[in-house]
Amino acid sequence: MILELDCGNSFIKWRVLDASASGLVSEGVVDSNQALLESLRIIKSLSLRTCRLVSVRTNEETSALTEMLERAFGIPVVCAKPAREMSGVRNGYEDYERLGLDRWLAMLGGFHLAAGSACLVLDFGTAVTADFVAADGEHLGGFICPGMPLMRNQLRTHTRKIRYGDEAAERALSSHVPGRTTVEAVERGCSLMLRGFVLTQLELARAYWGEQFTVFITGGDAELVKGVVPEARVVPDLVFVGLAMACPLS
Ligand SMILES: Nc1ncnc2c1ncn2[C@@H]1O[C@H](COP(=O)(O)OP(=O)(O)OP(=O)(O)O)[C@@H](O)[C@H]1O
Ligand SMILES: CC(C)(CO)[C@@H](O)C(=O)NCCC(=O)O
Ligand SMILES: [K+]
Repeated sequence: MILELDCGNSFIKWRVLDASASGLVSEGVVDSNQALLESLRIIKSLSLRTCRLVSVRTNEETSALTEMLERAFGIPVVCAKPAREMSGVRNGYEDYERLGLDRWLAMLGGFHLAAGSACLVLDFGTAVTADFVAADGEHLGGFICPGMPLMRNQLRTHTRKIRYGDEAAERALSSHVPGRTTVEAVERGCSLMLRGFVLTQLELARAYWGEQFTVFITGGDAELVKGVVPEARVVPDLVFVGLAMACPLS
């Protein structure tokens, strides 16, 4: 079995694939290394052979995780590395090593799934990112802005009277009419900012490519925005698609 990890800033997304890397054995989202171990230990007849991961965390944090997994399961752990070019995609950053690896893998996955068409890749995690890949594989660059968790927490932290719980937040997002409570006003306001961001990215993609492009949406908050791009392909595991390409099993 193969363990795959996407280590973001807030959560670790994990999944276990069967030996042939074709079937899903189990998957989950955890908020710490310890929680990851606990989730894995309760899987019946787990027999890991290897692990591949992508991390946007510090080298120290990533090493701590890697060592923990090597110790706990006695398996090799392979980390995705930055590259100037891979699978037909050319990294567009001035300094290619600075581009977030989650963005890079999502682009590789998107370009592969789009079978050579231009792609707009949108990721809604702690941060929100947009990346543009032309039909010839050239990465034109992208955008980074705060995601839903950061926007709402900034409001909560920097105002005195914005306070509400997670359940109220979830209920508030059942509609986007102007809010009549604080929680509705904030949750709908931030959600509309994300939707506005998506529409702006679409305009830019149309300016580059007309209608000849594929939109990919991924990340934990993809559901919040998918309604504004009915034609988009919502691919929750897009980073994992790219991870398999960047770290093939030897
Ligand atoms: N099962 C889930 N577990 C945790 N968060 C989830 C889940 N489903 C949706 N979310 C939402 O997804 C968002 C986090 O997204 P995601 O897990 O893609 O990113 P991240 O790992 O926190 O950060 P990033 O990858 O941008 O560094 C949060 O706003 C959270 O509310
Ligand atoms: C932007 C995030 C936080 C999105 O997860 C990640 O890709 C990252 O830390 N990137 C490094 C900075 C950059 O991509 O320019
Ligand atoms: K991510």
